[in-house]
Amino acid sequence: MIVETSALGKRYGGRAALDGVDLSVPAGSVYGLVGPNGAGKTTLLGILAGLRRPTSGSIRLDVERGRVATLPDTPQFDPWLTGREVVELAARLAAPTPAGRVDVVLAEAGLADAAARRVGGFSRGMLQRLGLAATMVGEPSLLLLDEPASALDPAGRREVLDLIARLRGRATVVFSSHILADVQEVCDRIGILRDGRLLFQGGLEQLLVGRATPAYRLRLKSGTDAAAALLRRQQWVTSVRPEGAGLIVGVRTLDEAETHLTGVLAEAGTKVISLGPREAELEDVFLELTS
Ligand SMILES: Nc1ncnc2c1ncn2[C@@H]1O[C@H](COP(=O)(O)OP(=O)(O)OP(=O)(O)O)[C@@H](O)[C@H]1O
Repeated sequence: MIVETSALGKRYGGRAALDGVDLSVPAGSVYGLVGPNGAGKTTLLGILAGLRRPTSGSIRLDVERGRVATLPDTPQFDPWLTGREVVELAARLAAPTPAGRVDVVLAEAGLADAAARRVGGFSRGMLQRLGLAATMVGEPSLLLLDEPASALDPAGRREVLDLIARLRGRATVVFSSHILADVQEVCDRIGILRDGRLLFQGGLEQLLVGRATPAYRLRLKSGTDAAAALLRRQQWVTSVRPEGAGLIVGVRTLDEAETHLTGVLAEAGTKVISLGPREAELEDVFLELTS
């Protein structure tokens, strides 16, 4: 483990922001720290970065402090600097960096063409990617990224997530998000934080084991009511609920659904646009754990 905390606690005045957190981050992993606003993500990352002191418990980092880089949730840069100057400054503060490294990270962050522009005119997505470039330039072993994608539009999020995914194997990344889909996409391991407590930590599959019930998502053109009525009479169907013009059908096993579902839909005279196993159980489990 490159990061391990034991019974970590943090109080602000009388209020616990972190309570008994045992975090463990394997070296080389992309770890997603997910939880609603106020769960304690910023506090935890701040403690790992050495920017805040825990009230109790301990941290063990299996990496030199100088090889840890942090990106705050809203990186601020002097607006008159160019993109390149921001990354050059970061490079100067980091360990000695090889010649050309600044250009490499600017290109990786998709900012090669914008490097000579002043950052005052950068979009939010560009600023976030610039922050990542500045964080990556010293080739840190551990990157701590606070909500790097949360404030961005879908295209901006995509770019930042791709960038994080490309760091896999080159560095360990811990990033926080309140958007489950983001961590689901790029993380090997996730930690779910709520009210300062780590409710779950492990792989995504482990999160689903024993919690999620298999289900099918049907997108239908017509005949939804007839399909719902007929499906509710099937022994292998555990639940049927509408979703837009379609249905979410809980099933005893995916195997039974694969065998019988299309037959039932045909019998009901339903027009089908698409159907397939639903992957949103994760969202349900997450909501169940965090609300
Ligand atoms: N400096 C501080 N002083 C007092 N209370 C604080 C301070 N920083 C955080 N808190 C409180 O600690 C709790 C955890 O906050 P934190 O910012 O760590 O959560 P978060 O999960 O990062 O939330 P968000 O997603 O909204 O940034 C919150 O209740 C917050 O109000």
